[in-house]
Order: sequence, then structure tokens, then C-alpha cells
Amino acid sequence: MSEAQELDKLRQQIDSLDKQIQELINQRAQCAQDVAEVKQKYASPGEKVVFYRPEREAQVLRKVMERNRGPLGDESMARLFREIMSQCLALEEPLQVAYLGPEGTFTQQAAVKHFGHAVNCEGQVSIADVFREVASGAANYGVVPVENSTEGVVTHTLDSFYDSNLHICGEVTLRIHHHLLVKSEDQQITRVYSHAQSLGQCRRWLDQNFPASVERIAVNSNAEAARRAAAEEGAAAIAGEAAAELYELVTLHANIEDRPDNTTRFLIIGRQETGASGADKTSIMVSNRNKPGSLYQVLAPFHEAGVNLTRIETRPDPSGTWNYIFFIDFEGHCEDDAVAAILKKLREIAVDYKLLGSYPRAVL
Ligand SMILES: O=C(O)C(=O)C[C@]1(C(=O)O)C=C[C@@H](O)C=C1
Repeated sequence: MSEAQELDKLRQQIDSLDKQIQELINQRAQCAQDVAEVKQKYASPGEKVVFYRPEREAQVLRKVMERNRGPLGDESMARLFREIMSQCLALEEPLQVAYLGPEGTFTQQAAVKHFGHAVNCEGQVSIADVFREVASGAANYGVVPVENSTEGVVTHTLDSFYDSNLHICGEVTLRIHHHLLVKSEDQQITRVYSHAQSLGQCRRWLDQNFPASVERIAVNSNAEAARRAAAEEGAAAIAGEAAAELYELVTLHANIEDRPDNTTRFLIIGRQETGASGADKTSIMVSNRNKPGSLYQVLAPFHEAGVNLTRIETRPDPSGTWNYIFFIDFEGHCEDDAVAAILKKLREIAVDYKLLGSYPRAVL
């Protein structure tokens, strides 16, 4: 057989498989439409039907990864299903998602990683605006950064939960690669723009590669930094690929983050609580009297029940000087017996306590 004949034979196979895949995807989409009808049928009069089910999506993606035998990798296969499910959900209800913008930020990338491409993403100016959009119902869900493996906590996000009734219904993690971006290669760089967190994530690289006379200027977002680098002579930006593409910048140095495993975790916030997926996390905020042993009192129930803490963060309590709020993340769902018993104990002993949400552990 000639090359052309061999290729023709294989391509016929691909055409036939594509036809079957396409038919199956449409059958799946039809099922999702039927699911939507069932959800509507059983809703109480006047109840707002919740079409998006994060726990079910996490289960679907985990199953895809578990049964995958290749040659496509587990994550690549899950990303394909992520998109199929995104399109299926859009048939049930087109979701509005508010994210910390503007366009080109890592938070936008996180939103797409979590929801797929079939949602309407709207960039917001601040974390407070993301919370407001979701609380007012203008957006179904919001995406905000909460911590970075190099620079630590995003305090605005944690503080926003203090007087909000929104729930955490998901998390996404994103490997963050920063690049030094310029409008053209042949200019003298006199200042570098970026978000304060990103300047921190590239501190050592900046120290080694630029003299102190090159100003480091913190701006609202990496995308705003890229916009300035595109507009101003002598300016460079530290930002990601999406911002570089959006503002047509040249990458002078790639991957300049100090730590190669630099990762940011984002939260999905919404107005509904999320059911158990089988591999979940719970986030709470709790404060106790400022006296010896008060943190121990809060943590003891976790130790006694053998429940693993994944993070603990302390923030000043806005209602009293030198009082503190602990933000605690741990494994398990608030419907699990062991977790429910811990939460009951905390409600009894703590001065203030709020369940921020139980949600599926990040799959992708
Ligand atoms: O199972 C559901 O509740 C569905 O609506 C179906 C489906 C899917 O396509 O698998 C779509 C959207 C939901 O967020 C979860 C899953």
C-alpha cells in the first residue's frame, strides 16, 4: 500500500469514529436537557432551580480519569469531558460567572478551567465587586484567588467572607507562569508593572536581573500591567501568556517565577450549598476569646476525630482590636458524621463561627 492509501484507510476510520462520537455527544446533551426538565418538575413553586451541580461534575471528571487507559493522558481526557459538560450545562442554563478581571488575568483562566468555555465570564474590578455581583444575583457564581504557594494568602478574599452570606462551592488550582513582557525588544526598561502578588513571586529574579533604579510598580492586575507595557515607552510587565496575547507583547524572559511549582488556588463562590462528592473539603471561619488555650480549644476536636486540616489562616477581627479570626480548611463534607460532630462542638465553644462551605476537592 502507498502512503496515500494507508492514510486514506486510517482517515476513513477516523471519520466513522467521529460520526459515532458526535452522535453520542448529542445523546448525552439530550440527557442533560431531560435532567433539566426533571429538576424543574420537582422544584417547589417559585423556587429558583439550581442546574449547576459541582459535586456531580467532580464525580463525572474523577470517573473519566479513573477509567482512562490512554493513549490520551488522564488530564487531557478530563479536559475534553470538562468542555462537553460545560456545553451540556449551557443547554440547561447559560451561567453568568463573575471573576476578578480584567480580561487576561489568571483568575479568568481559572474560571475557564473550572467551568469550561460555555459560560459567560464577566471581569470585575475588585474582589468586593465579584462578591457583590454574586450576592445581588447578577452573576450565578464568582471566581476569586485565595492563596498562592509562594506569596501566601489573598487577604481581601478572606476578609470578604466576614460580612457575606455566600458559600464556597468549589476550588481550582492553577500553575502560574510569569513572563517579562515588553512592547518591543530594543527599548531600555525603566519600570516594571505587575500585581503586588506577582512582583512578590518574582522578587529574586527581579533582584538578580534589574538594578534598584528600575522601579517596580504594583497595579490592580497583571492584565492592567500588560496594558500599560503596551502603551508606555520604557515599561515592562510581569504577566501570563493570556495577557501577553491580549496586548500583543513580546516575551523577553519566560517563566521568571522564583519557584517552579508556583501555584495559585481560587475559590468558586455561589448562593447555594453543595452536596457531597465523596472527596470534599470544608472551609469555616471561627473566632474565640483571646485567652490562653483558645486556639487549642478550636483545633482539639479535629485532632480527636482524626480529621486532616489543609490550611489555617489568621486574620484580625474587624469587630475588636487584637481579636483574631481563624480561617480553617479541612478534609471532609459537613454532612459527614465526623465533620458534623466537629462543627457542633465548635458552635458550642466559639464566640463566632461560620460555615463557609463544603465543596469538591479540585479535580483538574
Ligand atoms: O447531573 C446533572 O445534574 C446535570 O445537570 C448533568 C451535568 C452533565 O452534563 O453531566 C450538567 C450540569 C451539571 O452541573 C452536572 C452534570
